[in-house]
Amino acid sequence: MRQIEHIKESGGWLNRYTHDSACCHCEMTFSVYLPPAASTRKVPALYFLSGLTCTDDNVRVKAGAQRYAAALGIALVMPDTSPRGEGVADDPDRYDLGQGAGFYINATCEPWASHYQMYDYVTRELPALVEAELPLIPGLKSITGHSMGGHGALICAFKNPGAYQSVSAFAPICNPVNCGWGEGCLSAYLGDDREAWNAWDATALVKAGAKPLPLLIDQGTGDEFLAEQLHPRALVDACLERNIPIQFRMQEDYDHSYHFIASFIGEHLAFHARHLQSD
Ligand SMILES: N[C@@H](CCC(=O)N[C@@H](CS)C(=O)NCC(=O)O)C(=O)O
Repeated sequence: MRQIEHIKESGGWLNRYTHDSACCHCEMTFSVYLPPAASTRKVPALYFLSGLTCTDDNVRVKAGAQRYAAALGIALVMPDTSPRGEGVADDPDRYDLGQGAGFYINATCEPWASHYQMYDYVTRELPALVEAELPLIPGLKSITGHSMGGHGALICAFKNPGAYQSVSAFAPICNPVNCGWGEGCLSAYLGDDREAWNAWDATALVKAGAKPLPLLIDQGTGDEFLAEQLHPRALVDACLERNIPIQFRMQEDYDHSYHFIASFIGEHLAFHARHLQSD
């Protein structure tokens, strides 16, 4: 991998890298924040999956996570939201399909399937790469995300029991098979067989027997996408039905933006830190 930025922040280093992805068959960009502790020992990692239209850059400039990660001795791994580049399929007229909207799934339909393998990328290729090249404790990781990235965090955790110590999400898309954003991407990337979509839906995964792990979700009541796209009630009901513990908090008046994320990112970092102790 190639380092393309190296910026000192809160005593640690905010680095940006590119590499040739074997999963996505294109050059991928990601950022990693290494806390001050990483200069003397290996540290655990928290992956942050971003939402529609984002790159790795939005969270690192808008969420204010680095100062908490510095204090807690946790690295932040911030991937892009899709494969990108000239040879990569896209729908330039839509912000919610194609580049910037990979949905953290493995596409099976062309023209998407040859590059849109974001699930394998964030759960396997990227962890193997950063754990080999950076001072990270192999296998000690948790995951969080926002909106489409909250959906991504939930499915990565539910589909990989034991791989993540904890999972959290900000305004996640909880039941993508039943909302416009999800239906648009899942039908394009996976085809019309709605049964196949359930393997990529947090609510369906819980209903199908996902194993519990520490789980925190924050959702703003003033979120402009809450009614149409996010459906947290479906996930909470599924968790209640299956006796899966979930800490679900409605946060009054907060919208869908990074102002909401910035308001609670410190609590999410502290939540994950409790589950990322190495001794
Ligand atoms: N209003 C947005 C809809 C997409 C959106 O709200 N994206 C969220 C994630 S779902 C985001 O994080 N946007 C980038 C940002 O706020 O920096 C647009 O049309 O671009």
